[in-house]
Amino acid sequence: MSNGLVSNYNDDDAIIVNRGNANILIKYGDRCENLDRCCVRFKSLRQNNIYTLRNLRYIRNCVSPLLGDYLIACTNLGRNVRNLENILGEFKVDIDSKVVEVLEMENLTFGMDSIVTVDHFTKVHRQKSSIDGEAIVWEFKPKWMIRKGENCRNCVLNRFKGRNIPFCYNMVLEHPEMLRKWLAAFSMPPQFFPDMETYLRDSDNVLARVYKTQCNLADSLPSLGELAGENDVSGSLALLMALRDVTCFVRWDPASGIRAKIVDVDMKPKSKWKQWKDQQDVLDVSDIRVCH
Ligand SMILES: O=P(O)(O)O[C@@H]1[C@@H](OP(=O)(O)O)[C@H](OP(=O)(O)O)[C@H](O)[C@H](OP(=O)(O)O)[C@H]1OP(=O)(O)O
Ligand SMILES: Nc1ncnc2c1ncn2[C@@H]1O[C@H](COP(=O)(O)OP(=O)(O)OP(=O)(O)O)[C@@H](O)[C@H]1O
Repeated sequence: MSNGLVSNYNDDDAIIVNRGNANILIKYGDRCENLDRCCVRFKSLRQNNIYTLRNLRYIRNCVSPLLGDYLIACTNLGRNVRNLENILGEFKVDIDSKVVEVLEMENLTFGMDSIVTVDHFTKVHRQKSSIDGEAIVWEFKPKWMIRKGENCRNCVLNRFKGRNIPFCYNMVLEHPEMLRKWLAAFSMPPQFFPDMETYLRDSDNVLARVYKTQCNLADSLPSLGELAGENDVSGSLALLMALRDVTCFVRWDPASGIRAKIVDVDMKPKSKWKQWKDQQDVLDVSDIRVCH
């Protein structure tokens, strides 16, 4: 799928700037407008490459039609393995291919000069040095949409996982002014909040889009507690689970306004069905209730 090897970078240039459970984000030297997303999920580079290419097809065919321009654009490139072997070595990936298939994408925190972790789901990146006034990138994981009156899966799970987070993104979408309370301790620029409140009241803001897309899919699907095997995980259910685990980036910039993108829409393996079912069973028998 890549258009040939791209090898115009030096090995020393490649630097890891971020990582998740399965992927690393790499920049090259001082060029940080774009990042390479490289899969390190498997021990074999060849296997990681196969996964990356399958995942890209999945994102283009299944996810992109639902999220449109909100989905971050990515281009497949085949990097010469010599440029990345030190980094792959750190992740104990066996070098069994000459090429590393990566997804090149825009660096959504480009130009930011500091970062605050608000809690497990929320980070604030800041650019104090901007001549037009401070710019902000608000990064968050919306997690599961719940309907009004339902027990909030996000809040209940937070209690189970020992996270003391008094807010969730269902609350923020319903009452955008909650964001002020959530971020109260972080000395945000005063204009950030009224602008975000206006943005979040717009019916097609990024958070509304994620939740609306989840809602449309969830309508016709069984509960996770009813799963009895991989065959019960339909394509739509796997897609719904992917959308329940995405990350959003909202850039607020006095010079250019508000712009939002969604990342991490990876294909969820059907083999996770047992984990999903077990978690759902635990929630179903618990007497913790959090309704907004
Ligand atoms: O089930 P959840 O809600 O605990 O979600 C898992 C996430 O937990 P968190 O949102 O942090 O509470 C979890 O995030 P963390 O590793 O806890 O940061 C993963 O995103 C996991 O997906 P995967 O196994 O990496 O594909 C996520 O698993 P999936 O359920 O999305 O497959
Ligand atoms: N385009 C981007 N620009 C800036 N930062 C990014 C970008 N894409 C991802 N990140 C950051 O890198 C982190 C890890 O990336 P990503 O979520 O793609 O990895 P992952 O292995 O799929 O994560 P997870 O453990 O959630 O499955 C993200 O949580 C986010 O903070």
